[in-house]
Amino acid sequence: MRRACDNVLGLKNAVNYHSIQRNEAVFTAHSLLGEPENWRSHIERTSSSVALSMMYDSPLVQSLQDPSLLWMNRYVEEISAILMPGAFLVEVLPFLRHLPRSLSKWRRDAEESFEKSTAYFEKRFQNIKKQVVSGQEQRPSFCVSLAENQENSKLSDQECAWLAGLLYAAGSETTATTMIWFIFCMVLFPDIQTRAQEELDKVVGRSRVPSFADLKHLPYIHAIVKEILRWRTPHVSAENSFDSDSDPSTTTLRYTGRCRGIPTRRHLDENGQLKDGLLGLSESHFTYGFGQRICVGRHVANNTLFMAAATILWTMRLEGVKDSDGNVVVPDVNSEEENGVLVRPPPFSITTTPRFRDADTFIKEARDEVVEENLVARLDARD
Ligand code: HEM
Repeated sequence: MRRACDNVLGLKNAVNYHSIQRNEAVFTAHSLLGEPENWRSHIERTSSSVALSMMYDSPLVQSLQDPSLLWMNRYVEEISAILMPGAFLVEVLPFLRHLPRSLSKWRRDAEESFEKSTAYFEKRFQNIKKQVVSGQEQRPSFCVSLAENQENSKLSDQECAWLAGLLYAAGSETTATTMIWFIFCMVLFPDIQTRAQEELDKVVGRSRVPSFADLKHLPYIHAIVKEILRWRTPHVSAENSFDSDSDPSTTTLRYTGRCRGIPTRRHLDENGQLKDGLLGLSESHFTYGFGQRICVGRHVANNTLFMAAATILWTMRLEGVKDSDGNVVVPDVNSEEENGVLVRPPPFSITTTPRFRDADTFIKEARDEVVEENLVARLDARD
């Protein structure tokens, strides 16, 4: 399964998802500019919709209330709750696993949830596989690649179906959380935002929205995304200790990417500016894990984050709301709250203003094109 993911989401194939990521970035920037009060929902919609499109080539989903997102996100919530260490008594008292099924509610619930999810994921995978087998031309998606390579990978239909479902879960919340930290950081550090916008003016100009071709010329925006991943790793920072007396069969060991991050000092010069270390191409953090278990989705995640950051910063100035004295309210630098196994900033409000004359017109036109393209894709999907 790991090999199948590495192949489809690797550096070379990550370009297959560029147009999805670019369209989502445009749609998000337009939504943030028009409705800053709902900024978190817009970010959550984006990462869910990107993940769904990458898995199943679904057209961009315009609302978090869309039934397909509601279903997938309910399933992600269930998985997140199950993943929390200590969620079930049987983890602490392993002998409970020998009780008959009739006395094990946790087992019955798990089986029921497995059956429900399997039916849903298999239906989605089978729809795509049928089209692949019939020789119908397909746009790239994770399921298309799985179906095309099923003979080599030797994965069953059920394994393929679950793999796509699990990738959605692995990629949607993590990406949304990082994007939320991005907004937090831009509000908190206006000077960094200004410098990124100066870079955008120099490289992209003000008469078109950023494209993937620009990204290698935007080292400062790369550096911002990397630093956010390092500084505000989305994972829970577990601080539990364990010792040699701990029972290995019942101890859950989680590492936190954050404690393995490189200290900020090394990345800032005496003026507080980012040093070259972060401007290079290497990851510079351990937020995607390491070794054989390193995140297979890191290339597509980086692309989604870079594109969204560049497009949002190109379009608008992000600020905290003003208090009654006219001072901008910024969130507390140390604030964070747990959300399942991830850590997010607590709620805060933002304002967004077009960064220059016509920025709102440009982003609206780009967004209208995306919506039109989407409509055609939806009609195609129905045929
Ligand atoms: C900012 C976004 C993301 C972060 C911070 C992140 C972080 C991580 C981390 C730390 C691991 C390693 C866990 C371990 O050591 O067991 C991991 C694994 C994984 N990630 Fe991500 N991830 C992100 C986005 C994605 C995306 C977009 C996808 C899929 C499209 C994805 C798919 C996976 C998968 C399948 C694994 C399991 C790999 C294995 O065990 O072989 N991730 N991720």
